Amino acid sequence: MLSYDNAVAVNGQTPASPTNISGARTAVPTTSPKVTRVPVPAVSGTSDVHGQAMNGVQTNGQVAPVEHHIWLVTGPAGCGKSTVAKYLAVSLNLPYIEGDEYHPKANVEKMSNGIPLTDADRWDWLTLLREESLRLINAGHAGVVLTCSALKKKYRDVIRVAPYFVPNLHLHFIYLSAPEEVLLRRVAARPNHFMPPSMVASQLSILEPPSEQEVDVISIDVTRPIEQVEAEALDRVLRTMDRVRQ
Ligand SMILES: Nc1ncnc2c1ncn2[C@@H]1O[C@H](COP(=O)(O)OP(=O)(O)OP(=O)(O)O)[C@@H](O)[C@H]1O
Ligand SMILES: O=C(O)[C@H](O)[C@@H](O)[C@H](O)[C@H](O)CO
Repeated sequence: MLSYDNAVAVNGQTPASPTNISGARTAVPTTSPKVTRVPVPAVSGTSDVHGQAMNGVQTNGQVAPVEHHIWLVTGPAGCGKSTVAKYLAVSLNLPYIEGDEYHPKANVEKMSNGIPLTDADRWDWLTLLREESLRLINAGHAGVVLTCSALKKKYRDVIRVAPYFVPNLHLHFIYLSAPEEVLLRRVAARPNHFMPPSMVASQLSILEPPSEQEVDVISIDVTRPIEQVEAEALDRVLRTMDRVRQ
C-alpha cells in the first residue's frame, strides 16, 4: 500500500502528518547517504555556479520561470545507473542521490543473501527517495540526479507524485536497458558490492520495462561502451531541458 506517512516540506513549510506528530521515520539510510554535488563548471546555460536556479533574464527583458528537474536513472541491477548518474550529476552540476544508500539495513541484508525484495520492502524506500529529492530542491537546488531501480510501473508512480509538491518541477526517468547476459557479466565483475549475480534473474522477472504511454521516460540501450552511453544520456537530458524551457 502506498504510504504518505512522511511529510514533505513544501516551500519550506512541513505539513502536519502522523510523522510530524510522532516524530518517527519509517525508513532511514543504512549508511551515510550520498548526496554529493561536485564543484565543476556547469554545462552552459543549465545552472549557475551554485547549481541553483536555471532562470535568467531573457533577451526580451522578462525573467524566465525557474524549471526544476528530477533525473531518475533507472533499470535493473548492473545496468549502469550509478555510473551514468554520477556522470550526469557532474556534467549538470547537480546533487546526486544514490538510491542504494537509502535502503534500510534489512533490505540490504536480504539482497546480500540472495533474497529478492518484495513490494512491501520497497514502499518506504521509494517514498524516502521522493522526499529526499524534494528536500534538496526545496533547499535551493535546481534539480537532482537520483538512482533507483524502479522496476515496476507502480514504483515509478510513487516518484511521479513529486511534481505535485513544487511548482515547475519536472520528473524524467532515464531507463537503461540491457539483456540478461550483459547485466550478469557486469554484476559478476563488480568488486565489493552487496548484490550477488544470482539476483539478476529475479530483477528481470519482475521488471516492467516502461511502456510508450510512460512519456516521461528516456530509454537508452546500454550495451554500448560507457562513453557512448554517457554522451547519449547527457544529450537527451539537455534536449529535454530545452524542450521544457520553450
Ligand atoms: N556501458 C557500460 N559498459 C561497460 N561497463 C559498464 C557500463 N556501464 C556500467 N558498467 C560497469 O558495470 C558495473 C555496474 O555498473 P553500475 O554499478 O553503475 O550499475 P548499477 O545499475 O548502479 O548497479 P546496481 O543497481 O546493482 O548498484 C560497474 O562495474 C560499471 O563500471
Ligand atoms: O529494487 C530492488 O530490487 C533494489 O533496488 C535493487 O535493484 C538493488 O538495490 C540494486 O540493483 C543494487 O544492486
